[in-house]
Amino acid sequence: MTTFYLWVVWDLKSSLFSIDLTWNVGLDSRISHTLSVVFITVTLYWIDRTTEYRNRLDHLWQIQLSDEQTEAETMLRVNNMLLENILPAHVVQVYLDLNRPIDELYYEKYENVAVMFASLTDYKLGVEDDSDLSDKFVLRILDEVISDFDRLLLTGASIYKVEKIKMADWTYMAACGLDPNRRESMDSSTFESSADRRQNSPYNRALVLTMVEFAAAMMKQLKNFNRGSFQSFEGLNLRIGISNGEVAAGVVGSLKPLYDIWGNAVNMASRMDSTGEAGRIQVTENTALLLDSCGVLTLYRGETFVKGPGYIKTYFVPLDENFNLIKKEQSSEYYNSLADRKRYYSVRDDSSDVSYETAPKSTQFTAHDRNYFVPKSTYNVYHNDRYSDSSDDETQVDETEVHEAQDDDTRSNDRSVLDEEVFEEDCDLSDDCTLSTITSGSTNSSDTISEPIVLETKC
Ligand SMILES: Nc1ncnc2c1ncn2[C@@H]1O[C@H](COP(=O)(O)OP(=O)(O)OP(=O)(O)O)[C@@H](O)[C@H]1O
Repeated sequence: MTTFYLWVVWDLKSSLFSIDLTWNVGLDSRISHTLSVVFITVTLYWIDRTTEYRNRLDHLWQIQLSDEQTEAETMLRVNNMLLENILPAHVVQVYLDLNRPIDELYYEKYENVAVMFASLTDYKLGVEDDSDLSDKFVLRILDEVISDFDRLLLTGASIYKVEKIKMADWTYMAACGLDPNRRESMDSSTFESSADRRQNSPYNRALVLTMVEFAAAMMKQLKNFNRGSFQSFEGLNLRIGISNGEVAAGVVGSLKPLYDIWGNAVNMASRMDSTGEAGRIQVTENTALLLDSCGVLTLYRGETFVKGPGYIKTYFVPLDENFNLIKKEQSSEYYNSLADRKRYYSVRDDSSDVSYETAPKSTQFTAHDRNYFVPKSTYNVYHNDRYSDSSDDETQVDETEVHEAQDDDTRSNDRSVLDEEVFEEDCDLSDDCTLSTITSGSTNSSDTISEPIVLETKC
């Protein structure tokens, strides 16, 4: 193009460039014009090359930047994931806040939290002579079981999250209600006093129910594990204790932070576990009363000695053969279905004239005509190849076996054992007296537990 233009300037239109004396002093105008054109061309070319170079550089920087951004996001996600594994999600957000002073203490106080201690029992895992192998074996079993329990934390339909606190030895500690943003819904019409409202609120009932549901799901999960396990160890069992009440929570340690909870509810949950029975969920009276308000059957165990407060009333939360909670009105059917019903303590259903006892209505709470209940576990119990040989038909719990094993448990501090022995002696339980007492209040067998009810709308 430039060459053509110069050809025009020098050959075709040379006369046009011969008369200008002003601009081209001492220089042939064609030469000066040519120089101008060449200069402009070179300048434009240089600008073009520079722009292209810059564009290319920008493009490369953008690629590099997006790679670095992706890497940073991945690292952030990994960091969050690691942090969330050791701290609850809402605490992680506090710790990720860069403006937060490093040495600031993190502390929370809750009016009501449901706390669970679940201890693995009956483990006879020392199958190897070599202690190293044995240790590895124990670790593998523990890892598999605890991983299965951890998976349960991610399932469940309740809006209230169950938070794993820690593993201590063979005990799994979890809590429900550790949410600083929680808001209690007030349906004050059903409560006589503000104390009642605080204790027996829908929110508190939902927390306790979620925790007990989680405990039941753990038991089901462990049963699946035991059945699917081809290892040469005798099946594991779970002994679960649950309580609820005021709890303080906080993070201890800055380099290796640990979120932990303290308070009477925690101590009592631990005691409910340590004084409980393998294969059963033991709860304190206040927890039993909340469950009772939800329409869940609880069984009065008796007065159990607990270090500190002394003898206190404790309750078992029975489960059906599919590890679901049992409705209060289904109690008769439940007892009829038990192979060794004589082991269970006296039960009274308020809605009938039967002389057995569920968690008694305490003066502390107002009786409700409504029943709040989540009948079927919403926890997604994990099945994998290990459990592929499992079938629901095999899931029938051999209650007799379980309780025979439990008979061997040392429960020297439990006065109810004495009560039970007296009960058995008096009643000589092949006798039908208990059976007739129980069945006199039997409910319609077609009234089975069926549809899952969404927790937050019911409680
Ligand atoms: N945050 C926690 N983590 C683990 N266990 C806890 C926690 N808080 C309390 N416990 C357990 O609850 C139980 C009851 O605690 P409490 O303070 O009533 O008794 P204690 O006299 O310290 O107990 P003990 O001497 O029997 O261990 C204890 O065994 C304790 O280990």
